[in-house]
Amino acid sequence: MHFMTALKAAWQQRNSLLCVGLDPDPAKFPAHLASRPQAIFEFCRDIVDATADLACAFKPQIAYFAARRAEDQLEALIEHIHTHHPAVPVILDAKRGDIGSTAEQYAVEAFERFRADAITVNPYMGRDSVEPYLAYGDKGVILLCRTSNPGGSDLQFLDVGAPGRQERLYERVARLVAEEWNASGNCGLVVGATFPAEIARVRELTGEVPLLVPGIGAQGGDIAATVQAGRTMDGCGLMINSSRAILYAGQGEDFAAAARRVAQDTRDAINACR
Ligand SMILES: O=c1ccn([C@@H]2O[C@H](COP(=O)(O)O)[C@@H](O)[C@H]2O)c(=O)[nH]1
Repeated sequence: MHFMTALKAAWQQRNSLLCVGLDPDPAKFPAHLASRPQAIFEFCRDIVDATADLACAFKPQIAYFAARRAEDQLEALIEHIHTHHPAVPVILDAKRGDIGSTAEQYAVEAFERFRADAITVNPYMGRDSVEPYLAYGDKGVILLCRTSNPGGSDLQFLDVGAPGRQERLYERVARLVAEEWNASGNCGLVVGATFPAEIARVRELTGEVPLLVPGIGAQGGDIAATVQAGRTMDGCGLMINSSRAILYAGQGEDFAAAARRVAQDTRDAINACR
């Protein structure tokens, strides 16, 4: 199924704009999991099973798996999601960016090895570096636009407009994606919840393009401001990500139930503003 079809169905059927981020850090795991050889998989699986009915997407961040030589556990996790929660699309947060020939390999890794439904990509090497992902027309390609970190302004806020016509770099990315790169309707953009004014500007520039919005929860972004700035006319258009605030809500054997409570509160807080 096309990523956008799956995402729209998940928004509707689950009545949720919440993306549950999967950033497994063993140092923060409950004690009973610590010595288990598949702890990363088991931790994420329990979070996934506890929150799947509340989520419009799951977003595993590949660095947390690769850092611990746990790519096999990432493969198993995505397989688990597809088998047990097939209505929830998986966004592989890899932020890839390289020349076309290398990007082809990254695309195979994301879509064929890991079987992700979508991937995050860094657009700053230009169109040819993004084309290998776009060639998978049914997969989502979610491009960094205005990231949630403070240093995002160093480059993304530079004025790259013609003389007398200010255009920030993130605005150029949003416009390029909406007007030129999204021919198959499979593009999205990353815009941080920590910058609601820029979410509104990206929404203005891109019409209905879905926005992946990290930065609520641990990074302190404002949910109401995010939703008001980024929702589309039908009250959708957003995948609002929270990772640490959900994953580490509890430290005991009931960690998944604690994660569910925070996920539910977050989903409800988002819905209250739609
Ligand atoms: O601009 C960006 C792009 C990606 N991220 C990723 O989202 C999560 C956020 O985790 P929290 O624990 O909810 O802060 C993490 O995987 C980042 O790599 C981002 O934060 N900002």
